[in-house]
Amino acid sequence: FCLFYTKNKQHNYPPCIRGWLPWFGVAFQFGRAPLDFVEKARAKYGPVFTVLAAGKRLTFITLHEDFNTFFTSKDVDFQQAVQDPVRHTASIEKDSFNKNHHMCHAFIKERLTRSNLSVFFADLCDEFNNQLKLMKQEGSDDLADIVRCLMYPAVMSNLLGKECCPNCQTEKEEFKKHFLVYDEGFEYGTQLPEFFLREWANSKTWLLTFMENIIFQAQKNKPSKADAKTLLHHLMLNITDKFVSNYGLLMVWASLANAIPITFWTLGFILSEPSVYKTAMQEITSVFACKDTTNITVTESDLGSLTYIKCCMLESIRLRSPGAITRKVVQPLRIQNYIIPPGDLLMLSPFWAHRNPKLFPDPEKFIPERWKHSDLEKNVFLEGFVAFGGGRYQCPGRWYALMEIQMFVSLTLYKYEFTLLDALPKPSLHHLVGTQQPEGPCRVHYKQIK
Ligand code: HEM
Repeated sequence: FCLFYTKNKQHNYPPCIRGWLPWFGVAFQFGRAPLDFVEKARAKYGPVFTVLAAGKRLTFITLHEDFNTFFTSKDVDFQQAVQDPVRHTASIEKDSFNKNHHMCHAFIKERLTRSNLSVFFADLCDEFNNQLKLMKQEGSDDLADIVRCLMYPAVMSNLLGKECCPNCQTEKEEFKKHFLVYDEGFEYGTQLPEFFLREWANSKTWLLTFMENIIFQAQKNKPSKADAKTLLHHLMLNITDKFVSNYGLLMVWASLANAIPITFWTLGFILSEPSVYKTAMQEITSVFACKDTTNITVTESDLGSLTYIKCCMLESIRLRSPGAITRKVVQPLRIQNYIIPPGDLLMLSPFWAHRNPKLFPDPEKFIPERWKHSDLEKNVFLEGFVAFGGGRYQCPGRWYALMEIQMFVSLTLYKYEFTLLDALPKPSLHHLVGTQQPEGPCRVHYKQIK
């Protein structure tokens, strides 16, 4: 790890890792394993440093004390940081995005706020029960794939409406195939022209057509009552330009891409430690005692009692958080003793922030008990936990995400007994965008509990 870098004393900019190639910078080394690169750069160049990659200046801040500036400073901007990636990945023009983004964020936040979750609760529980009924009584499969097959249709139906989710087996498989390609290539899609990403571009087109069709269906079945409207109906009410299905695609991506890998990790971490699995099962069986295994009605109070499962979920989120979140610097910004120039993309890595041993002792270890020190009832997270971002544009789906993951994990463990056939894979360090994907397969054997 020896890359050419410069110190610009005159302006007191942070050290800049620029490599030998003008413009291209260290794009190759950085792109190969960006999370690894960031941590090595921090160890070598200090807490604030700039990476020059493919014409972009990415300035990373790594000290907890600077995070508040990242989230709240008027000198940084969320929309300007994401408008190019949004244009590349969902073909939404800048003008449309600048006009609609704030309002989109606001209505998703309003629909998915904690006090409104009861609207989704019973239906989501039914959806999970119905999907779990389709699972064989006994078998072996990849755990990540099991989670996707059960959760994609359930969550889409719950958020977008019953007629809108992939229905028959072939459509479900098609959707899953294209969504996986789209999600896997999302980060490259934000930067490279589609010409270089043929398969990814095909899947994006398939998904956009799929969204156009479900919007057409939803238009025919518009309910009159406000509380019967799905997130998709609200999207259609709010977006009046030609990009409505493009926004729909982004909304679907945001709602599946982070929460579903975290559900996999939560199950994986629980199953990989016998004492954790035992404690989790004791809690689940005591809360669901006497409930029929085929159709369990989970209540909000049940989720409130499943505190150990909640701790396991939060600990999984901590360990597998998004690689980086970003803001564009719009005015010179002081961080530590440096000035970050306008135009830089300011980067914060939740993944590495959650490995700060001062805030999270023994940071690499899965320790659900550390969450007992947070006020779980009030959903106050531990200090330094930034998995959902922060400030004005913090993740608007976070309360829904916590509800769906906790509900799914509890129901699945209550209905099926699992044995890991592979060791739990490491996270792949290839992505900065979104929560971490497993590096390899993780097969499990499952058997229905009578
Ligand atoms: C564990 C699961 C999840 C994690 C870790 C997560 C994390 C994040 C993060 C870090 C951001 C960017 C925030 C920032 O830059 O400050 C974000 C944005 C967003 N998330 Fe989530 N998210 C999760 C689940 C969900 C779910 C389930 C939904 C929807 C149902 C959702 C909807 C969104 C949307 C729409 C945005 C974009 C907001 C905007 O453009 O203003 N997320 N999420």
